Amino acid sequence: MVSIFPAYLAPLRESLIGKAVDRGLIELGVHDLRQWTHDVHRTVDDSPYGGGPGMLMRPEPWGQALDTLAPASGAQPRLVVPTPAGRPFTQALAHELAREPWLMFACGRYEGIDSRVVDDAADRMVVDEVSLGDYVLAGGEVAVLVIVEAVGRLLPGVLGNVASHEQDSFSDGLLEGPAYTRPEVWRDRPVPDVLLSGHHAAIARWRRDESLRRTLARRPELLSTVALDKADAKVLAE
Ligand SMILES: Nc1cc(-c2ccc3cc[nH]c3c2)n[nH]1
Repeated sequence: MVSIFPAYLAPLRESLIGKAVDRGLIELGVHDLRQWTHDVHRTVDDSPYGGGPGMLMRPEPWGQALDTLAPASGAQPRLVVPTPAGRPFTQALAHELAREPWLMFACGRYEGIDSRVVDDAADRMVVDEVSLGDYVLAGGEVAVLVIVEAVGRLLPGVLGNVASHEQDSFSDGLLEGPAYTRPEVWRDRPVPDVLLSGHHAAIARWRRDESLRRTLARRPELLSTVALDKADAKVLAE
C-alpha cells in the first residue's frame, strides 16, 4: 500500500487482519509515497491542467513508487486504486481479488492522481479503479482499509469458521435476515420460536423467508440476480 498518510493504515495491524499477518497468512507492506520525492519540500501535488479547484497528485512519485515496489522485470501485482469514478466494489470483486497472490493499493489524496499513472501501470499490470459507493471521501486510505478487510477475511485460515463467509450477506445474493443470541427474551422481546425448535429444515426456510422479505424491502434490485423457487415466490407475493 502506498500513501502519504501511512499511519492511516495502522488499523490493519489490529484484530482479524492483524492476527492473520502475525500468523503469516497475509503479508502487508505500507509505504510513504514521499519516499519517492526528491525535492526539499517532498512535493506530491500540483495544480490541475485546465484549471479547476484543488490539487492533483503528481505522476512522478507514483511512477517511481510502482517501479520500485513492482519492477517491470518480475511478477506483477494487481493494482487497486480507490476512486469515486471506479467500478463498484462488490462481494464478487472481493472474491476475485482474494484469488490474487499479490495486490497493490494506491491511496490517492487531494483531488486524485494524475490519470497517466493508471495508464502507465496498465501497460504492465492489471489495474482496477474501484469505488466503494456514491459518496466522496477525502482520500483512498479508508477505502483500502475496507477492501483489505473484505478481501482478507475471505482468505483461507483468516476467519475462524470457514462457514462464516459462506453465509455472508450476498453469498446467496440476498441480504442476511435478523439474527439472535441469548437471552431468549430481552426487554420483553422474545427470540422467534422456530429458532428454538431444533427443526433445521423449518429454521432454514424461516431464514430464507426473512432474507427474501428484507431484500425485497431494502434492496429489491438484488432479487433479479437470484434464482427463486416456488416457495420464494410465495413469500415475495405476500
Ligand atoms: N467511493 C469513493 C472513493 C473515494 C475516493 C478515493 C480516493 C480519493 C483521493 C482523493 N479523494 C478520494 C476519494 N471517495 N468515494
